[in-house]
Amino acid sequence: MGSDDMKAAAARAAMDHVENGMRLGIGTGSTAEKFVAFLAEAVGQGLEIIGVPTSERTARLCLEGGIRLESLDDVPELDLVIDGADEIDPALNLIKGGGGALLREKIVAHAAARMIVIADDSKCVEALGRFPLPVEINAFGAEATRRAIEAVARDHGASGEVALRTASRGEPLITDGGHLIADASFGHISDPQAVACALNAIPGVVEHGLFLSMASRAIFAGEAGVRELTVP
Ligand SMILES: O=C(CO)[C@H](O)[C@H](O)COP(=O)(O)O
Repeated sequence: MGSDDMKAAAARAAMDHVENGMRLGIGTGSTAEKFVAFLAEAVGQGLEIIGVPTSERTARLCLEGGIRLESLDDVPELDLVIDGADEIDPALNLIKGGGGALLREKIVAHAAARMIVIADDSKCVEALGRFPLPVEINAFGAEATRRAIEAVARDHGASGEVALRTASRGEPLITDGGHLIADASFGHISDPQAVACALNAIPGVVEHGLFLSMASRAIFAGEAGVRELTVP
């Protein structure tokens, strides 16, 4: 089974947790997009849900699929959010933001009673940090903020650099919220809570991609099939 099939298998399994009448947060990324396709199919067959998307791209795909959307301002409490992740540790702490949508993803996840993360097996790690940690930053003073993140990373044993993310033609990537993304290569984050606190203390940091104690269930798909993990 290729990675695309695994993502689709995890997304399909997540549909078992979607119930009629739910207010549903809908994630961003290639795995979440597979979920959107299954959700659109179910809506076409009569499922009624209200969706709150975590990015403009997801919103577009949902609308194309006939999924009813509302803004989080109109539906501020959600029953469930289903989203992908870049890394998932055994306690279901996550690194997210590889798709540049971490701010809206975190706001939506925080507004949801439950978060289910869907992924192929490659996202499963013993400790977070191999995937560079995305940090959404304000454009004002971006270099100063980048250096401040670099100092945090160094204090926490980072092995690599902190780089501003660029888009396809080399210009800085701008998020849906109008911010920049700095990717911090830690290599291994031994104390995610301490890193989260240190990043939150930097004024130019809008939000970071550590989602700690937010997911209550992970659905992984791999060669051996689909397995579900809940928080220990
Ligand atoms: O956090 C995200 C977007 O900001 C994505 O969920 C994460 O990057 C995983 O993406 P994919 O499913 O394409 O591997």
